[in-house]
Amino acid sequence: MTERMTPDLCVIGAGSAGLSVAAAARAFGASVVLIERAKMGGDCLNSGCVPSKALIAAGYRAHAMRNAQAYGITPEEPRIQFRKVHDHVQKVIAGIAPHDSEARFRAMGCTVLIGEARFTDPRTVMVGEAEIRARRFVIATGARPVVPAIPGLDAVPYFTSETIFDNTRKLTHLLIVGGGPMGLELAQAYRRLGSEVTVVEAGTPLGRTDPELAAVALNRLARDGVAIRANTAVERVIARSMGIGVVIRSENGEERLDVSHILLATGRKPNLEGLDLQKARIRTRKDAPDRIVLSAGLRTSNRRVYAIGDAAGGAQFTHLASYQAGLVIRNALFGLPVRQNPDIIPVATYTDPEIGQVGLTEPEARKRLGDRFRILRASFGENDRARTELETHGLAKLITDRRGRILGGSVVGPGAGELTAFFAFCVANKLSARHLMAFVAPYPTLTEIVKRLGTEYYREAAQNPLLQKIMALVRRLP
Ligand SMILES: Cc1cc2nc3c(=O)[nH]c(=O)nc-3n(C[C@H](O)[C@H](O)[C@H](O)COP(=O)(O)OP(=O)(O)OC[C@H]3O[C@@H](n4cnc5c(N)ncnc54)[C@H](O)[C@@H]3O)c2cc1C
Ligand SMILES: NC(=O)c1ccc[n+]([C@@H]2O[C@H](COP(=O)([O-])OP(=O)(O)OC[C@H]3O[C@@H](n4cnc5c(N)ncnc54)[C@H](O)[C@@H]3O)[C@@H](O)[C@H]2O)c1
Repeated sequence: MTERMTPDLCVIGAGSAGLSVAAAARAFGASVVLIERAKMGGDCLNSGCVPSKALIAAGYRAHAMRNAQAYGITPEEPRIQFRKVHDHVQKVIAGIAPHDSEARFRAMGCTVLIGEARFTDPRTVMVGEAEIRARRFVIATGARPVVPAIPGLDAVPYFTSETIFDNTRKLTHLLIVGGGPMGLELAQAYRRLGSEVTVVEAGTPLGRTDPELAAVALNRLARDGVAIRANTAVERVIARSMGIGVVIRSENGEERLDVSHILLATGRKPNLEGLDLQKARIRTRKDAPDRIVLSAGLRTSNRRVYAIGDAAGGAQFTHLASYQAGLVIRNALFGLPVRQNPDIIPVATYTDPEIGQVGLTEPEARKRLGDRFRILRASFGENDRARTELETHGLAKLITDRRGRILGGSVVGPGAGELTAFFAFCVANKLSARHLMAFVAPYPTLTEIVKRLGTEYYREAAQNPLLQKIMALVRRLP
């Protein structure tokens, strides 16, 4: 028998995006139906951020054992028990899972339905026998791995982000197709855990990163022994009784690789199939049918329906999903006008060294502002904490307008992700370089690099003729 529900909000998908909306809506007392077809917690918890960072942590420990010499400790080749590495990753997931669980969301007062949601008309979603006519709907269905059309790929086994964290064995030679954040984070982790790793990237590795910063991380990956083939296509894959043959092509011609396993890290596309969007009069883009047409306030062409997170078709980050959830809550529950501001969304890539960016990067500033901006730079080579850790490779860059307002911050080096949070705070609050001199950083911390950027700003300002005149006047005072 059909069960009818009429909540304030119906959220489709219980990943980072859906869970954030549902929890916030319940905190304000709105009634919520939350629908999930697979695992609560979605990609981030089960096959994205959490397992990848846990694997990176294991790789880091192995790397530290091999490279202890400089600290006066006899280095040792670690014995990698890959099943136990797998267990560590799964334990971390299991430890966080209760936070995203059905039980927790039911206890909050959400009605949680397990099943596949689809629209039947502009106001109605069905899940099995349940019919939900909500005041507002949120599509938070995430994305799934893109499988490129490589001849022969369908005849060999391959990993994607959805399966790689189930692996319990050391992989002899892992070919990673795609040199974006996923490909390179996992390349370094697998290399440090004892695999030979080759990354084949069709364009530029870390192509969305300021090249000056990317080069620092890519050099380290190369030093770790990750082979990165840029501007190279995978032409075809050949199934063999032992291993997999791979034909790649670059400007140097064709080459053959013998690998044991393949991981696809070639991007992710929104999960929209099966939602019956046309029945809800939700339009998708003509040039990109897997992209929903969205307003700056994340509304679809059906004003009752929003789309957020990876399903929204823009950048794919958990913190972006949470930010978008906040915007939807303000608009859907309080009727406030909202507009996404991409300039305040940070990006961090967890290679070693990490890379972080927020707001304008140097290449973007050149494109948008010509020469109407300033770059302040500081190197980790001048940071005492980085020196004590022997982690001096890296730099931070701050982009300001001519009056010192901070428009962007980029950093590669130890703790870059954490430092990017600091820059994100500055950009979101429209702070200027003078604010960097108005706080005291504990010594010795990596954050002191921020003070160094502030000093840079004033070093140039100190040459200002007016300031020099004032100093001359003050000198004459008794
Ligand atoms: C390897 C990897 C590492 C990553 N690392 C980071 C990182 O370090 N930092 C970061 O910010 N981001 C990272 N990301 C990206 C991040 O995981 C995603 O941006 C984030 O999880 C998106 O959340 P979401 O809620 O939009 O989608 P998801 O988490 O995918 O959730 C969508 C949910 O909707 C469900 N669903 C889909 N269709 C339906 C339907 N019709 N009915 C019911 N349920 C449905 C799905 O089962 C899923 O559970 C990483 C991604 C990968 C792959
Ligand atoms: N630290 C983080 O925040 C983090 C980490 C991992 C993943 N993610 C997110 O998850 C999503 C997926 O990550 P990703 O790295 O797979 O996606 P991506 O789109 O960032 O990178 C994919 C890369 O694969 C390359 N590529 C595509 N097809 C190819 C082919 N046939 N042969 C060779 N190269 C090919 C592209 O040129 C690109 O560089 C991204 O949106 C990313 O933002 C985030």
